[in-house]
Amino acid sequence: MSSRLRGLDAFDPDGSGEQPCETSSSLAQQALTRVYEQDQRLRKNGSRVSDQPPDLSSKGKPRLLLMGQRRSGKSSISSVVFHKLPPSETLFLESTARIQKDTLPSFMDFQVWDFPGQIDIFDNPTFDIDAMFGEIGALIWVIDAQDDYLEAVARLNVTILNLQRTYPNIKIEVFIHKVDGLSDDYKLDIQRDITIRIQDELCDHGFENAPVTFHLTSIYNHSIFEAFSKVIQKLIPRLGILEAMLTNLCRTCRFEKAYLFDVLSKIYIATDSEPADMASYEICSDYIDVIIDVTEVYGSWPRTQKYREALEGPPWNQKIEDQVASGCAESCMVLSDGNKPIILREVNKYLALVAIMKEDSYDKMPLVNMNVEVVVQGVKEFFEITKPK
Ligand SMILES: Nc1nc2c(ncn2[C@@H]2O[C@H](COP(=O)(O)OP(=O)(O)OP(=O)(O)O)[C@@H](O)[C@H]2O)c(=O)[nH]1
Repeated sequence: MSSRLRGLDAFDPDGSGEQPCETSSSLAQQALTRVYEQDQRLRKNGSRVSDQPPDLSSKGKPRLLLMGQRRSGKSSISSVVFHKLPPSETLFLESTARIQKDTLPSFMDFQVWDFPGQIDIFDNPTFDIDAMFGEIGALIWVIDAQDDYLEAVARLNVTILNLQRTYPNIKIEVFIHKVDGLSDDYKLDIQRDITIRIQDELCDHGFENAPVTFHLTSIYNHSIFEAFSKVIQKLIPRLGILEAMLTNLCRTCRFEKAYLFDVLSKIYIATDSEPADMASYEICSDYIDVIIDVTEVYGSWPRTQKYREALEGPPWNQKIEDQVASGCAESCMVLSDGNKPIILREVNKYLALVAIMKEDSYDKMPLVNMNVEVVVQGVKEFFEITKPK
């Protein structure tokens, strides 16, 4: 995507002359550098801070393992989320015969491994379990909610018990999948039933606090992206700092909601502290699609001299550079219901900041743009500082 939003002025809603975002970003940067140095020292001394995500840096890229019964929807999930396959075309996907390893160019460079449903890794001595789970980011177990799930739950229980003994820190994410077409009550009943069956089994074996999380998903709506967002967020070290930056931005610029998106997959990797709702996520994620589509059609065409003259002539009578906030491209759209503009700003080639603004904020666009710019620089520094060395 080549769309960019860049601002030059600062939004000061109180008229106090302060620029809270700039201050908070630099404070955040100092705090981040400090904790990073602290971590480095602790690692040198052979100890680790207990609540940290696993060290994803040294040996390779974090891995997401997709496992579950045959036809539960693993390849469909991977194709829809990471390869933009339209959901209806997953009907034609063939059954996976061997492990599909997919390295995805993204802000985090993770890998997705899609396992064939019929493989039982613990029954098969040819699998090097240590190599497989040694560097894992998360194990995603897909259960088909439209099918009889008892066998899937039983296999999941065996897998968790096997892993808990050797790799107790592996995060297990259960996708109760294909919930489209099921009533809300039925979805919740299934989720409750599966949760109880798994937790009971784990308790019986003495694992009361195993890190197992449940998500209701479908490729036919945004729930699958939402679930992946939550999975990926657990792999980001110091996520709280990113969230604090976005929360500050929302407060300063009176945004309703702000998301930091991985543009290719449309997974959001951070959001502000207001509760995330599906509707705002859907609007922001669809907006990215609109921008990508428009950019693909018009993006690389420079303005002709004639068009430029028309834009710079009456009634504006100003150079284009003075009229827009960005030298490259800018993007802002006003939603017809409630007059809420959406703003999108590219952070780097993988990430974009998308925010829903409040009614009156459109008048203050140049000021908003500057605050957004400051946060974007902060996000860049965050990834620079926390990137595996
Ligand atoms: N209704 C519905 N169908 C889905 C969903 N996700 C996948 N499917 C369908 O489920 C079927 C099986 O999907 P696959 O992705 O091939 O399943 P798999 O788990 O990779 O299967 P194996 O490769 O055999 O292990 C396909 O027909 C998909 O269209 C979903 O969210 N809802």
